[in-house]
Amino acid sequence: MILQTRNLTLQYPGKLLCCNLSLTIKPGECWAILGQNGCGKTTLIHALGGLRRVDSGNESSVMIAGKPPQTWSRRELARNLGIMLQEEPGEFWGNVYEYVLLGRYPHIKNMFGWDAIDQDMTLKAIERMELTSLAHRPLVTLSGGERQRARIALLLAQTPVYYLLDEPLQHLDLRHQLLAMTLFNELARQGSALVMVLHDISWASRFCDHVLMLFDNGHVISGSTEETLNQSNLEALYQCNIKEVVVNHGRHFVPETMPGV
Ligand SMILES: Nc1ncnc2c1ncn2[C@@H]1O[C@H](COP(=O)(O)OP(=O)(O)OP(=O)(O)O)[C@@H](O)[C@H]1O
Repeated sequence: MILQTRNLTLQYPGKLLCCNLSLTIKPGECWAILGQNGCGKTTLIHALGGLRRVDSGNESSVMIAGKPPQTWSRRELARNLGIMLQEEPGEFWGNVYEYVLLGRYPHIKNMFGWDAIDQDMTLKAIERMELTSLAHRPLVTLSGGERQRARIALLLAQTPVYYLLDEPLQHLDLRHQLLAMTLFNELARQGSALVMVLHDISWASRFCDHVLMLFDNGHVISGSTEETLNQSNLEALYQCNIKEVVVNHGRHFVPETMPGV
């Protein structure tokens, strides 16, 4: 199963976000989408997930396993594609366990609802995100970071092939950023594909094997992390001076100075 874009162009009146983007994202890959605020990262995540119609002429420019996401049944799509948006539409009034259990909804096999496997996978996802002691707390009482971990746990319980994640590390402290990135890396090694919007380049450098850079004028650079993540591309992308620092064979990128300030 492959997620593909073919000549994908995204724009709002007066603003071109990307032009003729052709991408192939395969199971086992972990992609970082990088770029300045407002360059179109969220819009691209929406387009990849079928939340935004993108047709060029008679052809659809986003395909999952050869079919536009809009043509999948919602249940079948939810078994294969998990999406984390930056903001959640609406509030959930149940507890953390009930919230994470929603991830199993596309997998329900019979009219009696969730079975022991669904319940077990929910508990394991809660445990993996270190939320066991909060499982019976109303979701609305959780802190920002705890709630973000519950959102990751829901996706983990959903077990899709594709994960589209818009700023999955938002609100997380350093330990839980590491927990989340380690989990994402493990999911990719088990055959899932992950596409995530990140603002911290060091996580992209360490855990993602592919990078997509969205520039302000619709120009895009994509490819292996090894080839694309370098000082000159990043300085052009973020419009500031950046230094590369190597620690324990890992490449980190530190913002140094603002040109002209
Ligand atoms: N409905 C809309 N109508 C017009 N312009 C829009 C609309 N939605 C978004 N935009 C603009 O399109 C651009 C891309 O928005 P998008 O949310 O994809 O950016 P982003 O790269 O995710 O930004 P951030 O890093 O701040 O989250 C922004 O300049 C935004 O103001």
